[in-house]
Amino acid sequence: MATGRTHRPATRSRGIPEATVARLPLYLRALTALSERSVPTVSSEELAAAAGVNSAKLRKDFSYLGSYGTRGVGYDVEYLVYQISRELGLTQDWPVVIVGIGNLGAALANYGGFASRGFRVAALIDADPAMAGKPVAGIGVQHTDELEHIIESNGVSIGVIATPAGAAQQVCDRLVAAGVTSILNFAPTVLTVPDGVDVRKVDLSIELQILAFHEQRKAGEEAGPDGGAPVAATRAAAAVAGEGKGPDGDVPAVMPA
Ligand SMILES: NC(=O)c1ccc[n+]([C@@H]2O[C@H](COP(=O)([O-])OP(=O)(O)OC[C@H]3O[C@@H](n4cnc5c(N)ncnc54)[C@H](O)[C@@H]3O)[C@@H](O)[C@H]2O)c1
Repeated sequence: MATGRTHRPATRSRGIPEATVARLPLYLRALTALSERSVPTVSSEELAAAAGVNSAKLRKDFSYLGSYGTRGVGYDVEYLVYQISRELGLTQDWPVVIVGIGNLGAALANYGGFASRGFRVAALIDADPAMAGKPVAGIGVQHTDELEHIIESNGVSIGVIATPAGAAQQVCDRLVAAGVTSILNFAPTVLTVPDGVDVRKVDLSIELQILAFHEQRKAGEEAGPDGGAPVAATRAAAAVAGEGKGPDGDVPAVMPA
């Protein structure tokens, strides 16, 4: 048994580094916005700025996809959307189950962004018998007794856990035993999973704690080292050093478990 994905390899199949894979959704989000505005082509600099990534890194990332753009023209937006979607496995439909339909689970079920990105909410599962049959986001909640049957009959490989922390490991074990191989965990606990199962953890309170750290540091800069150092100079130095909201400052809220 392995805890989380600490043993994760640095590269995936076809030699695309994990760091590149982690940036592909950022490019896709920026490209989708361009596509919606019917922008036909984009330069690496424009796209890098829109994605919050350094342009040399972007070109290197795209070279792994075999996409080099055309000199003086840039990248074809629609083709790149297709290429990245295909690389991320988004050109196929992914049925997803959400387990734990409380405040968070219901909010996730109601989030329209999953379907538009190829993730179909196939079922909502909760342990509370009083919830069974109740519609949430137009889908009837099913009892956990049905979990294995739901996973198998829908061919579900991705499960979302939004239960209290104390129930998350047991839910995870049942999902995995039923055939789920990827888990998005919102419960504030570290899950133990067998090799071959990917876990991603979302913890907004950790993100807030990181922001609190930066706020504290900014407050320290305002005061200056001796209580009155020039703030602009300190900020400029930080910018040159690539700190703060630099090209890669947009750290996703999802992190390996
Ligand atoms: N990651 C984040 O940023 C974030 C943000 C908010 C909440 N959370 C976490 O998400 C979880 C849910 O929060 P909430 O506010 O929706 O709680 P909630 O109490 O409103 O909902 C929890 C639901 O889980 C169900 N449940 C309990 N045990 C279960 C089991 N064994 N199998 C299936 N369902 C079960 C309950 O019946 C309930 O409907 C908590 O662990 C919370 O800490 C995380």
